[in-house]
Amino acid sequence: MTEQPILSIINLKTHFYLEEQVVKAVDGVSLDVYTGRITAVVGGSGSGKSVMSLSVFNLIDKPGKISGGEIWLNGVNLRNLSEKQLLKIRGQEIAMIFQEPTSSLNPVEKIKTHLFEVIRTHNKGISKQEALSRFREVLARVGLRNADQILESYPFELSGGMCQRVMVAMGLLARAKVLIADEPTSSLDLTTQAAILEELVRLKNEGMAILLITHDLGVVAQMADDVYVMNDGKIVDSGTVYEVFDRPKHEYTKSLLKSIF
Ligand SMILES: Nc1ncnc2c1ncn2[C@@H]1O[C@H](COP(=O)(O)OP(=O)(O)OP(=O)(O)O)[C@@H](O)[C@H]1O
Repeated sequence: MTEQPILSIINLKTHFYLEEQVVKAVDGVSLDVYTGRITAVVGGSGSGKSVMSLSVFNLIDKPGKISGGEIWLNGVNLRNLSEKQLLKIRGQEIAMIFQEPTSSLNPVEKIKTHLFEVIRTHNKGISKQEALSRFREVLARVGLRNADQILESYPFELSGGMCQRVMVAMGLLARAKVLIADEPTSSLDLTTQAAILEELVRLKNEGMAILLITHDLGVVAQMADDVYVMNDGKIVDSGTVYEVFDRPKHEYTKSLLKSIF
């Protein structure tokens, strides 16, 4: 590929310094994410996928620490930024959706407050009426048609799937270039899973770069362009989805593939 990746992780190390041992949850991971492509990171439970995605946002708490590596977004090494600068990038340039959608939203704020926060960081002078009409537009785009009712709801009043859609809508409002989706469908029923995955493909076709974290090879086969297989904190296989599925190099990938075919 001649194009430059929009997000590039180089030799990332995130370790947990426990009293009795050091857990090398992410141990020298490098990967590239391109605009208009879905890049999947697949691996079993405990392979380090979530710690890796949280590291991009510097959301690692003690006893964990990012102990090495670079995270380049659009030519800027996020590891050199202050917490304040990073906060601006989170949700603005990179949107995120997590496993537990309800817990990703602030439980004491209505959905409209979440959306106002996003739009005001981008568009300080926007009037309330203009903002509300943008909210209706993005909520409709993610399949939430009863916008007025949703805007007045608290996260706990919505289903998991609706909260995931709200998170995607927040990314759209922010005009994020990269979306990191960590097991975005694992807590959802099958119909909602399919709808969210469809939405991710639509966003990719509109030019977003998507990093999809999943343990589900079926989902990878269905929608990823590029795949990284993670095991024990390391990338053990990578390539386009065709390369990895047709010619798995590592025993771990072969065993993962055997488990679904
Ligand atoms: N706060 C923590 N303290 C100590 N070890 C941790 C902590 N958080 C994660 N780990 C360890 O880091 C490793 C990677 O965990 P991670 O949650 O990234 O796995 P995962 O691939 O996302 O798995 P899953 O799909 O089950 O979420 C695991 O061995 C886990 O025990």
